[in-house]
Amino acid sequence: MLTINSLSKSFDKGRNYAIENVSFTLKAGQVCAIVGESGSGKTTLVRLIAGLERPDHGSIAMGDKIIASLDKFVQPEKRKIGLVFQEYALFPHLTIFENVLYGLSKMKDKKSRAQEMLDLVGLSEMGQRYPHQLSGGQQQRVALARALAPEPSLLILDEPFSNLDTMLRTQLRNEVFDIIKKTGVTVLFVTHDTQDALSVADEILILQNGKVIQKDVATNLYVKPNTLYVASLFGSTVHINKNLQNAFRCPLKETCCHAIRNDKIIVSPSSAEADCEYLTTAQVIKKIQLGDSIQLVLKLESGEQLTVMTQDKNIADTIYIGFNSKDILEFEQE
Ligand SMILES: Nc1ncnc2c1ncn2[C@@H]1O[C@H](COP(=O)(O)OP(=O)(O)OP(=O)(O)O)[C@@H](O)[C@H]1O
Repeated sequence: MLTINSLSKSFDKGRNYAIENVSFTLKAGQVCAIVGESGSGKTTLVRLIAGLERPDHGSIAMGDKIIASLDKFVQPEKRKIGLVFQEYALFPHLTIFENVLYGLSKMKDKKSRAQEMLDLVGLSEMGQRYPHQLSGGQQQRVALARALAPEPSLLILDEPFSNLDTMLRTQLRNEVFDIIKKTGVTVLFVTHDTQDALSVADEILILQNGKVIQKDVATNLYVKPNTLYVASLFGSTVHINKNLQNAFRCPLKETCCHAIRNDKIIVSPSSAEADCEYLTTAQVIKKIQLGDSIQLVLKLESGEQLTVMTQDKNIADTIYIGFNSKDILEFEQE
């Protein structure tokens, strides 16, 4: 449905690339989350797709039609793409109903379509109100109704829940995606929150420094992360650097980078009880009760500090920790 091919965009004549050689495809009806830290290029990528920026290289196609390339540029309003941003961007002087109606000029029965969209987002009774008379969550649902009204082929959501407090965020996110699933529209969902991405996306695309590091289903991102960065996005992870390899006496391939999930580190009161290939002693320097579990801050003989979790309430000051080779994650050197 969407095909991105070798897409690049620089804002400073090629010295730095906000998006660099990005390629991926998206199937119709899929929800793909775009995750990455601040400045990784998420917004630039979706602005290129929406037609709010022009690419320096590469192409974007929807179906078999090129919508952006070096010699082709389809105007944003002709792309059949709906947009919902962090700021709700409703017209303050128009009622909710008029806001949704806006952009439906060419549609027959546009009033009934606008009302249908307000029904869909659960705001049937609020059509005559103005944006300032609604809560943030309600305004974002209006923005969604407005984006969905012209029946877009692709819906782009760019950090739509960032302005809301945590409780409302989760509730609204679930409501919004329930609505989206009913429509079957294809979605690109920009978020810096991995929890958001894991909760609603079919696939997750990870951007780092403008490049796609991995695009995969959630389980693969956890089990087979491409890089240490991806591994640490989806679960607490310890980098097994040279010092840790020495401490655990586990020499690993020098050309690669290695890590272990914190939850794969085995904590044991004695060496006899620890069922693991690589083992060392550790001093407990801090115990923090976190609900049912205890977080231990440990210091190894080598001076390295590690944090692990345990359920064991009777932890001595010196313990054994270890892990098994099957649980080691290996990446190409970063
Ligand atoms: N209009 C612009 N002019 C100059 N530089 C820009 C422009 N837009 C983005 N950039 C730069 O491009 C890079 C990527 O920015 P972008 O906004 O796409 O990142 P992001 O991942 O969406 O970040 P955030 O999560 O903070 O919104 C950054 O270095 C940013 O400073």
